[in-house]
Amino acid sequence: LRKRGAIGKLPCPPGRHWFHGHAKQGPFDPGFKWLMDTVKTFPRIYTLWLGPVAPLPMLVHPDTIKPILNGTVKSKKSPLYDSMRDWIGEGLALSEGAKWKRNRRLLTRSFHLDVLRAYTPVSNDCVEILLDKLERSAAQDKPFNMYQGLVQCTFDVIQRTACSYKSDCQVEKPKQSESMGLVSACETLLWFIHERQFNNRLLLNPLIFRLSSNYGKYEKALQYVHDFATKMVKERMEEVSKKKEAGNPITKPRDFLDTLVMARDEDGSGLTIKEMVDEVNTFLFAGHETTATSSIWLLFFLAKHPQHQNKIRQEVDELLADRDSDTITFKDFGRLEYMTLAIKESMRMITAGALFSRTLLEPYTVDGVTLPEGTMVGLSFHQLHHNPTVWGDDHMEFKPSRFLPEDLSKMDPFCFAPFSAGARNCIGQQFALNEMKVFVARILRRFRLSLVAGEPDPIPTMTLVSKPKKPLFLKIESVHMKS
Ligand code: HEM
Repeated sequence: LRKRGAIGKLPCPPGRHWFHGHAKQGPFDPGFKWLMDTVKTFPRIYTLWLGPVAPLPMLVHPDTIKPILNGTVKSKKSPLYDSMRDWIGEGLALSEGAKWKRNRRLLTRSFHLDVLRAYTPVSNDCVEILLDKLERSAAQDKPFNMYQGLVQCTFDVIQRTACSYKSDCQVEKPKQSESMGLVSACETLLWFIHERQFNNRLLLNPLIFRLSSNYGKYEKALQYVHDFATKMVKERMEEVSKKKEAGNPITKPRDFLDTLVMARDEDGSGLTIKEMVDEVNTFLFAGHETTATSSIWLLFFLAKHPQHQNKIRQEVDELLADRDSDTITFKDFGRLEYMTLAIKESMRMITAGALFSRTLLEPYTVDGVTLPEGTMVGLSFHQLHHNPTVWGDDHMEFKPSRFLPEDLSKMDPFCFAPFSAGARNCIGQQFALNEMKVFVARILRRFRLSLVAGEPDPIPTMTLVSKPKKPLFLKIESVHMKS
C-alpha cells in the first residue's frame, strides 16, 4: 500500500484501464511508438501499469536514471531476471553483493587490453566466412539475410573466444553438427526467457512453468548447455594442471576460459567449477545476440544512408591503403573515428538492451516523490535515447555528428548508456565494440550495402534484445564490380 501510495503521486500516461492498465495500448508493440510518444509528454519519470497490480515507475531521463546506475541509491536486479537464473545461475549478470564484487574483480582481468588484443584475429577469421557468403549473394544478385549471418558469426566469435571451441555454426546445413546443438539450445532458452518475461507472465511462477506443456523442451536445452559448459571447464582445468605439473604452465590466457581457470584472489583461492560454468554460460548468453543486434541496426542505417556508409568506407580504405591484407588490427580501432560515431548513433537510435529493471534497496526520492524500499523501477534506455529534452526534436534522425567529442564533452555521461553505466555496466562492451568494428570494416571494404527496393524499413521489437521483427535482408554489391 505504501508503494502504491507513492507511485500514485507520479505522473501517469492517460487512458489507463482499471484492470489492463496500459497493456492494451501496446507499450511494447513493435516500433516502440507508444514509448516514444510517452517520453515526449513524460520526459523524466512516469508510471507504467501492465495490469491491476505491480505498477512500474519508468526512469527515462539522465537525472532520474543516474542515482540508480551510479549506486547513490542502492538497488538490485529485479525478480524479472529470475527467468534467466536456471541458465546463467549466479554468473556475473545475476549475482549481487560481495559475490558479485569479487567475481567482477576477478573477471575484469578477462577483458584486459592484452586479452582483447588476442581476440582481434578471431573476429577477423570468423568474418571471413560471412564475407564468403556475401560474395555469393553479390554474385547471384540475391539479397542476403544479414541478421542470420551476423547471429551465426557472433556466436562463432563468442564460442572461440570463450573456450576456443571451433565449430561449423556459420556453415549452412544445420542440425548435423554438435555446435548447432549448442546454437539451437541457446536459441531455445532465449525464446523461453522472452516468452516468460513478455508474453506469458504466469510462466514466471516456477510451479506453473514446470507444469506447462513445453517444459520438457526447455529442460532438454538447459541440460545441453550445462553439460557443454561443464565438459569444457573440466577439460580445461585438467589441461592447465597437467601443463603446470609438466613444468610448462600457461602464462598467457588464450581465451576467457583460461582467464577463469587461472583467476585467483589475494588468498590464492579461485572460482569453483559451478562458478566457472555459470560464467561461461553468461558469456554465451550475453555475448552474441546483443552484438549481432547492434551490428544489424548499424548496417541497416548505413544501407539507408549511403553518405555515411561511403564516409566509413573511405576511412577504412585509407587505413588499409598500404597493406597487403584487409585484416583489422587492435591498433586500428582508435583510428576508425567516423565509424565509432556511427556505431554510437545507431546504438542510440535502436538500443539492443532497451529496458532493464531494478528493485530499490532503500527509499529513492525523485521529483518530490519518495519511492519506498522494495519498489521495482524500469530503466528505459530506449526512451532515454529518444528523450527530446536530451536529444532535441530531431532525435529520430540518424546523425553520427551528435557524438563528435566537442559536443559529447558537454553532455551528461548518463544521457547515453547502451551498455548501461556505473558499476554494473557491461563488462563486455569493449570486446563487443571491437568485434563490431572488425565486422563493419571488413564488410564495407568489399561490399556496398543498400536496402532491398520496395521493402519497408525493418521494425524493432521488444524482445530480450531489440531485434528486427522480420529477418532483415540487404542488397549486396561488390565495391570493385561497380567502380
Ligand atoms: C553490443 C553488444 C552488447 C550490448 C549492447 C550489451 C549491453 C549490456 C547491458 C545494457 C548490460 C547491463 C544489464 C543490466 O543492467 O541488467 C550488460 C551487462 C553485461 N554484459 Fe553486455 N552487452 C553487449 C555485449 C556483451 C558481451 C560481448 C559480453 C561478454 C563477452 C557481455 C557480458 C555482459 C555481462 C557479464 C554483464 C553483466 C555485468 C555485471 O552485472 O557486472 N556483454 N550488457
